[in-house]
Amino acid sequence: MLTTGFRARRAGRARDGADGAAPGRLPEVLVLLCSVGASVATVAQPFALGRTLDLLLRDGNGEADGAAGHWLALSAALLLGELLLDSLTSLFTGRCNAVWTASLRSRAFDGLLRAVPDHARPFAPGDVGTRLTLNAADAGGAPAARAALAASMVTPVGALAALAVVDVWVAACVLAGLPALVLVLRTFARDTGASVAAYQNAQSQIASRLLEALEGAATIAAAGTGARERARVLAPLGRLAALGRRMWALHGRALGRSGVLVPLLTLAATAVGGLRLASGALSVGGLLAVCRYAQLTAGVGGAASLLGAVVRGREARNRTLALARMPTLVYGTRRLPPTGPGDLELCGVRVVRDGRQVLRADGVRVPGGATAAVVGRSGAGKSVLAAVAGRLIDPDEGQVLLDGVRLDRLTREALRTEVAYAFERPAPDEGTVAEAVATGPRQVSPEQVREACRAAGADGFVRRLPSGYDTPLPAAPLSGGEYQRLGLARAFAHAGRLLIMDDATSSLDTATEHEVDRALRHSVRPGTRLVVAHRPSVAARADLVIWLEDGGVRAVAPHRELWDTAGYRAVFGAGSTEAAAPEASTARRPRPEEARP
Ligand SMILES: Nc1ncnc2c1ncn2[C@@H]1O[C@H](COP(=O)(O)OP(=O)(O)OP(=O)(O)O)[C@@H](O)[C@H]1O
Repeated sequence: MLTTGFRARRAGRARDGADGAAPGRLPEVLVLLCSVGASVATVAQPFALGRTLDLLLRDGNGEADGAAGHWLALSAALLLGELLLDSLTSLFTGRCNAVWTASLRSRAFDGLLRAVPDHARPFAPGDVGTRLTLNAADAGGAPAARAALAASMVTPVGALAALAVVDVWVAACVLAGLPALVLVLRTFARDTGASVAAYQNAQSQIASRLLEALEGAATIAAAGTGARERARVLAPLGRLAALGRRMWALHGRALGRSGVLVPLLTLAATAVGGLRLASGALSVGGLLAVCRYAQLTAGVGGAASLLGAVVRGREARNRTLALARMPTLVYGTRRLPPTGPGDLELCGVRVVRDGRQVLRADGVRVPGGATAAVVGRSGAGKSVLAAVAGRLIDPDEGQVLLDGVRLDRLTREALRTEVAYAFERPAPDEGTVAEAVATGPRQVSPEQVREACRAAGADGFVRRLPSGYDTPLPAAPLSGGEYQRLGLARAFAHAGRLLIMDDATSSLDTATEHEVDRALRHSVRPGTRLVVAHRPSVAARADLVIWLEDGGVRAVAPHRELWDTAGYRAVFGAGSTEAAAPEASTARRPRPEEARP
């Protein structure tokens, strides 16, 4: 029963496009059918009205046979049909826009979350926000606009055909003027395309800068640089306004040109129709019909707005789906040996970014069960090494082995259950505190959640929250350090044979960090630890240190051996007195051959 309900919900979501599946052509086809139906009704009306008028005039001459009544009824039915179909078109257009927007947004969002982090890096948060909101909505409107545009061609083409049936000379006159109108539209579409792309880009820039300013609001307030920041955020506004004006000008020019051409065409058609009436080749009703048909044919110029929406939608779709098209990691089929200790080895690893080598690590080995601190100056490549070691990114060259198995050969499940990460800023969660800690690749019991929180030094403040572990995270007033400890607890609860902590204790005071370190050794699943460290005390407690310099491994050795090197001490600040005594560590030291410089 539950499964059926779930399937039904999935099917509903797929229909709505909310799960990223393309909604199919049905919504678009419905818009097209209703619009075409309305256009056909529009085209048929002048003919029916003209016929009605001629029959009524004939009836007035005493030749009544009831046919006028039928034609009058048909005219009324066509008018009502047009109104009804227009309403349905609006309804289906709204639905089509909604499902396409939801589908594009979901695809882009899923792609963003699945992407290799490095590839997502060039997209600033504000830019991502613009792509997922404004651009996705514009792109979602394109299919319905395209259908409406195709349907809008039915009226002029149908009117031209009807015109040819009623009077071929008037039709020829209108046909002669049409290329000018088509040229106006083509020019409009071409010029608008370039402006729209630049406009959407400028919107993104403003959003990105605004978000940066919000993130640094405290610094801006403290430095009193509000005015400067405001100018920086709004700098692209001038360009945005200029592009907006240009697009309005293009739109206005297209409307203006077609606004001149349409009356001229109608006038010419009426003049030719008048001559045809005078020569007896056309009836009064026929003249009424040709005037209306000439107007409808010239209505092709009115497609400029729809064409604008299609062009805008095309650019917006490219921008939105750029997020969905980012490369993702491809997983293998292998599993890890069940009882492996968590031996980690980096062989010939090289990572290149923007043509620059940002990490080179060859023959670096962390024995199973050991704790390795990764140290180095800012920008030395610590986070890159941490990302490569747990396969958040793949190296450009070389390979990383865990218990002798290449990480890129592992299944996704094997990788994510055996390698856990904790970062400086944990991912936000909407659920309760307990759910936030329990969420992950493993099934975690409430007791394990509490145990992980105790190990991370989070149990005390969590129990003081209004509803303890059941407090919704968004309603929990947590400091940066407390939030970080919850992130640690989550990593501890899901710790595999390798646990990587990248700046995950940066907001903790030294005493708490020490306690967390002790708990990590005794209360969390034993395994290999890779800890990005900035404090010498953390390096001193580790079994070995991987010292990075300018993207290369300078040495791999215990802290006490490296401390004699001035360059190593300089990493922690010259003259640092926080160099924890080597005996502070109670953990097993790696054998000399395990710590290869
Ligand atoms: N995706 C990327 N594109 C371009 N450069 C990158 C990318 N990832 C990392 N880098 C560069 O690689 C170098 C190392 O970055 P990394 O984040 O590993 O430094 P770090 O040692 O962790 O520094 P910090 O202690 O300041 O966090 C930096 O110069 C960084 O700019």
